[in-house]
Parts: sequence; structure tokens; C-alpha cells
Amino acid sequence: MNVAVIGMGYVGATMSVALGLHGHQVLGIDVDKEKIASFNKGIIPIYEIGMEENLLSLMEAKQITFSEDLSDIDTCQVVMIAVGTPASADGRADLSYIEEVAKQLGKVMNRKKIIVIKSTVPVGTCDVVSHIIQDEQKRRGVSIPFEIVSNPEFLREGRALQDALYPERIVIGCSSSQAKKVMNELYHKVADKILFTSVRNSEMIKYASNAFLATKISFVNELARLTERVGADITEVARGMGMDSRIGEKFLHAGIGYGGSCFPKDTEALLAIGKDAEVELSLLQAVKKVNISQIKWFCQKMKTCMGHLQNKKIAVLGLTFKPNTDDIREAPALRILDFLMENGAAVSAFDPKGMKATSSLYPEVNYCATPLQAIRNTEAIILATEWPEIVKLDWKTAAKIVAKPILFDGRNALNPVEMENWGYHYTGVGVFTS
Ligand SMILES: NC(=O)c1ccc[n+]([C@@H]2O[C@H](COP(=O)([O-])OP(=O)(O)OC[C@H]3O[C@@H](n4cnc5c(N)ncnc54)[C@H](O)[C@@H]3O)[C@@H](O)[C@H]2O)c1
Ligand SMILES: O=c1ccn([C@@H]2O[C@H](COP(=O)(O)OP(=O)(O)O[C@H]3O[C@H](CO)[C@@H](O)[C@H](O)[C@H]3O)[C@@H](O)[C@H]2O)c(=O)[nH]1
Repeated sequence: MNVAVIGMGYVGATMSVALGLHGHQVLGIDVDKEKIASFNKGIIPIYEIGMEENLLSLMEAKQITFSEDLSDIDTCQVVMIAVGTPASADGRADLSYIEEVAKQLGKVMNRKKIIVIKSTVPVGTCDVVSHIIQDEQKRRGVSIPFEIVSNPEFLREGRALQDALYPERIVIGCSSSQAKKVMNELYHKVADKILFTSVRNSEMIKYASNAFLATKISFVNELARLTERVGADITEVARGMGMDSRIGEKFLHAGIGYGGSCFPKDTEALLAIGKDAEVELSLLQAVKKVNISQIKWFCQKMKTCMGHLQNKKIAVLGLTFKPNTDDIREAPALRILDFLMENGAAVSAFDPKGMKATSSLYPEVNYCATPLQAIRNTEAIILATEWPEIVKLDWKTAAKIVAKPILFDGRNALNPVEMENWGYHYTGVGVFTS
């Protein structure tokens, strides 16, 4: 099947490779000329495990091509839209990129198409896209048949290709049997995972899923503040809770809050959807509030422990919003950098993939090639992202090269007993230490 993917960001790039590996002929389109030039050289401008080698083999087999020109979609039966839907100033999803693509499609479309909305969009957006295309066609005096299908994406950064190739579920909102047939063919390798539903249900499932996962995280983070006060350990508490299959062990890992390009913006967008519909989403409001205050609570704990931070040398290990990505969007580590800067600390940092993007925002930080370089002669270490290179550091040796062995573990990624045995003053999140 010939498929065009519009918007070659994290989702578009991953879907292009996954669809290529599933045997489709893929055309990747983006307005960003540099991005397309990079893809054409076989270089993916994002870091995701397994993507580049698969891209190269697909390019060699001529199964994937790239273009800046949307009118190249002519021979594609399916057009997938994966452009960004960032938060507007008022929290609503900014649909301007989607609307622009819809306008362009209305202008250039000459043959029947199934248009698949991959981006995360509020309920009703597929109808909006449909109207924009119809209006453009009217202006051109043509009537070319098309159907809009909602097919939200559930991949996680850091394991995006795995998630796209072996999804737990594929949600598809469409109305006609013809669209169902095409979507079954598109996902022929994983067709047993498809849930067909209405377009509006499908649009809602995406926001509901992210909001629920964010709720689990804020729940455990708030509880963490309590456990350490009452002499309990949130890691053990979460483990005990998670053994009940009705609760489940996943997304109960306490830390410095959720970040990334999705949870903060999608919870915000769902709150705005509630506001527009005059339905108060008070639980979700609390989820957001806890997430914002979690990082402040953690920073305050650091300050209380260290007295003041003025001119103190402090190392931040991990900058990305989670391990195995180069994405720093809404990363909690950046809020820690803000706090340290405001309080006059001298900051060094290490991250395997996030230093390039961070250095343009925080040029005053001393970026180091290894975690050991970053922590040398520091008076405190903050673990902000649990990259394997950081968690598996030789912490025993590390204790000998710091000025003071004070360790703040923002991800509960280290063993507190082991750390204390090696001489650290260890502070985790919701971890009771004597
Ligand atoms: N990042 C994730 O992990 C993830 C996972 C699931 C769903 N989503 C959703 O998928 C969507 C895309 O997210 P992302 O992180 O890949 O975005 P991104 O910002 O990384 O990439 C978006 C791409 O769209 C391109 N673009 C913008 N306007 C265009 C146009 N008119 N024509 C062609 N290309 C255009 C941009 O140049 C950019 O390369 C969002 O709605 C997001 O919420 C993201
Ligand atoms: O127990 C947990 C699990 C996650 N996090 C944090 O939550 C954030 C998001 O993590 P994760 O969900 O793994 O990453 P994303 O790549 O943002 O993926 C989420 O957002 C995507 C975009 O919508 C969806 O497609 C995915 O299904 C959804 O998991 C990160 O900052 C994590 O550190 C925690 O603090 N505790």
C-alpha cells in the first residue's frame, strides 16, 4: 500500500519506519527542509533506538522516500497526519498545524484518499479537518471523495519503534466499511490488536489514556510525601499495591514528576476540553497541581538539607524527560536547573543524549563528557533522569571524588542502603532513611 506520512517528528518518523517494515511503500513529508535533507542522507534527526539502521535498509530497498512537497501524495491511498499539536497559551491544543495540512490537502488532492489523523487532537477535530478539506475542494470546484479516520498513537519515546511495531492496541475511529478494510490492510501484521470504534470515541481514548497514566503518577508522588513522614517507603508501598492486578505495578514509580511532550500538554488540553464543555475535571486539576508542586517540593528538600546553595558546586545527572531519548521537552531536570541557577549554585551536568538541546537554553552550565567528570569536587549530586549509564555508575568510586557525598535521587533509581554504606547522605522521594 502507498502511504504518505505528513510531519516527520517523533511520531511521523517512527510510523514511517514501522509502516515500511510492515511492507508498505512510505513517503515521509515535512515542511522543515533541513529535516528532509537529513532523512535523505539516512540520518534521523531524533534519537530512538533501532530507527537509523532500519531507515537505511528501507532506503536501500527504495521502500521509503522523503519530500517537502505535499502535492507528492497523489499516488498515496492513505495519508497519515502526524504534525504537532502543542499547547496554546490557554492550554487548548493548538490545531494550526493540522488545519494548515488540511487546507493543503484540500488544494492538492486529486484522487480518493483515506486521511488518518495520528496527532493527538480534541474530540471533534476530525470533523473540522473534513470541513476544511471540503471548503477547499468547493473553492476549486471539485469533489474528490475522502474519509477522515482517527488513529491516535500510543508509542512511548525511548522505545518508540518497538511500540509502533508491536502495539498493545490500535484504536481506530471510522464509520465506513471501506475505511475499515483499508485500515485492516495498513495494520495487517497486527490486525488482531485493532479496536474499531467511533471517531469521537477514538479521539477521546487518547486523552483519557494519558490522563489516567498521569493520575497514577501524581497519586504515587503525593503519597510519597506522606510515606517519608510516617516512616514508610513508597517503593515498597507501590510494589505491594501493584501486586493487585486491579491496580497494576506500572506507572507507580515515584519521582520528581512527569514531563515530556505529551502528559503535561495533553492533561492541560483535556482540562480545556472540560472547561469548554462546562464539566469540571477536578481530579485532573489535582493531578496537574501535584505534578507542578512535586518538583518544587523536591527542590525545597535539597535546600533544607544543604542550607544555602550560593556558589555551591552541584552536579545534575540526566537532563532528558526520561531515559533513552534526546527529548528535553518539559523535562523535570530543567526545573531543577532553574532552581539551582536562581539560588546561585555552580552547576555541572551530564546526559548521554540531552546536552546539546539543553546547552542552548542553559549556556552557563558546565556540560561534561562523563558522569564522573560532572561530579568531581561537587558538594551535591542530583540524579534527575535514570539513564542506565547513570544508575550503573561506579557509585563507590564516585563517593571518593566528590567534595561532599550528598546524593539526591529524584527517581528512586539507586539502592539507599548501598549508597549509605558507601558514605553518601542519601535522599530519595518518599524513601524513609534513618
Ligand atoms: N512524541 C510522542 O511520543 C508522541 C506519542 C504519541 C502521540 N504524539 C502526538 O503526535 C503528534 C506529533 O508529535 P511529535 O512529538 O512527533 O511532534 P514533533 O513536534 O516532534 O514533530 C512534528 C513535525 O511536524 C512538522 N510539520 C508542522 N507543520 C507541517 C506541515 N504543514 N506539513 C508538514 N509537516 C509539518 C514539523 O516540522 C515537525 O517535524 C502530536 O499531536 C503529539 O501529541 C506524540
Ligand atoms: O511510573 C512512572 C512512569 C513515568 N513517569 C514519568 O512520566 C513521564 C512520561 O513517561 P512515559 O509515559 O514513559 O513517556 P512518553 O514517551 O511521554 O509516553 C506517554 O505519552 C505518549 C504521548 O502521548 C503516549 O503515546 C504514551 O503512551 C505515554 O506513555 C516521564 O517524565 C517519566 O519519567 C514517572 O514519573 N513515573
